[in-house]
Amino acid sequence: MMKARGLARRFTARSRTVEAVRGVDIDVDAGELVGFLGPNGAGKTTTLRMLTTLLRPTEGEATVADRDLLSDPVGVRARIGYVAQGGGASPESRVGEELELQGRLYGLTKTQARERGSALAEQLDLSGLDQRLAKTLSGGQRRRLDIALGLIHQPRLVFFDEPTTGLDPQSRANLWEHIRRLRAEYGVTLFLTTHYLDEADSLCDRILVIDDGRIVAEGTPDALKAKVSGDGVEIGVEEAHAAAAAEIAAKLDGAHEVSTAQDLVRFRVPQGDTVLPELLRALDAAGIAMRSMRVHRPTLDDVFLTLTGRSLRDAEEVANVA
Ligand SMILES: Nc1ncnc2c1ncn2[C@@H]1O[C@H](COP(=O)(O)OP(=O)(O)OP(=O)(O)O)[C@@H](O)[C@H]1O
Repeated sequence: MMKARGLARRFTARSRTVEAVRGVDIDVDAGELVGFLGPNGAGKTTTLRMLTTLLRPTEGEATVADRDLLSDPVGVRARIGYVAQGGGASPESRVGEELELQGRLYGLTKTQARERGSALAEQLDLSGLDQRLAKTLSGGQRRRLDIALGLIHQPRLVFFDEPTTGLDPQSRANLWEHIRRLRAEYGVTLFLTTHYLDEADSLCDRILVIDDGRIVAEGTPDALKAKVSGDGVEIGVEEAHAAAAAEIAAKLDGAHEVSTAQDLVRFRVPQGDTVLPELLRALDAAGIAMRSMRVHRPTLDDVFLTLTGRSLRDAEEVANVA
């Protein structure tokens, strides 16, 4: 359904060059739901804009919806849907009119556009909202309208840029359910960008992890998590004792990736819960009090941390501040 090789994009502004995407290979099979996960500024939107013909790559090639991206962008555009971050609905338009107009823009007859529009509205829980102005919809309804607009011409491949950013947790979960249903009902192939770990984990069949313009890992959520060996353990001690506690932790059976951050000691072990009694005894013997303790199964954030040395959450914060 989609194949990209060495796709790259460089931006030059005021004699400063940004390598936004540094050569990515992407393969997506028909019917798959693939997530493109990375922190802000990693290059997700730039890649998506290249794949949807909105931005010309500086290097590389791709076939998208089985059409050549560089020589047949019009063919690509006719076969794909793109639900952009800001959305496509104009605030002053009525929901029904907007759907019909979008359908007509894609060459549907008035009747076809209306039929398709109302089928999508029903599917996306927008029935009865035909006469409402887009600007009066809730955040979740607005996103669902954007999705309906992106699907009006029955594309085989749909791109979503951060579909749930800005929504509250309940609306996010609701939108995931809609995305799953659309896929089951229409059999569309979906490619979405996200910086939410839970979204990638729960929604996607396969994930590509991007950092600093490069794909750093790829696989099913489970396969990616299996790459991180063992449970993560984090204990809190008095800051003055952190180094000594880290030395004790490092002696535990199978302990690795031991590190300290102020009053916290972090490490990995094959089975987090079983080492705790031994750790407590050893700390006790050294006169160190354990103030807090947390054990967690590997998450996608651990995958990112293992691969890049940074947590996706920290990377996000740095990008937000920058
Ligand atoms: N038009 C542009 N001119 C100059 N630099 C750009 C331009 N567009 C993007 N960049 C830079 O390219 C890098 C990648 O940006 P991109 O928007 O693709 O990241 P992203 O992963 O989609 O992040 P976000 O989640 O914030 O959308 C960033 O450093 C960004 O500042």
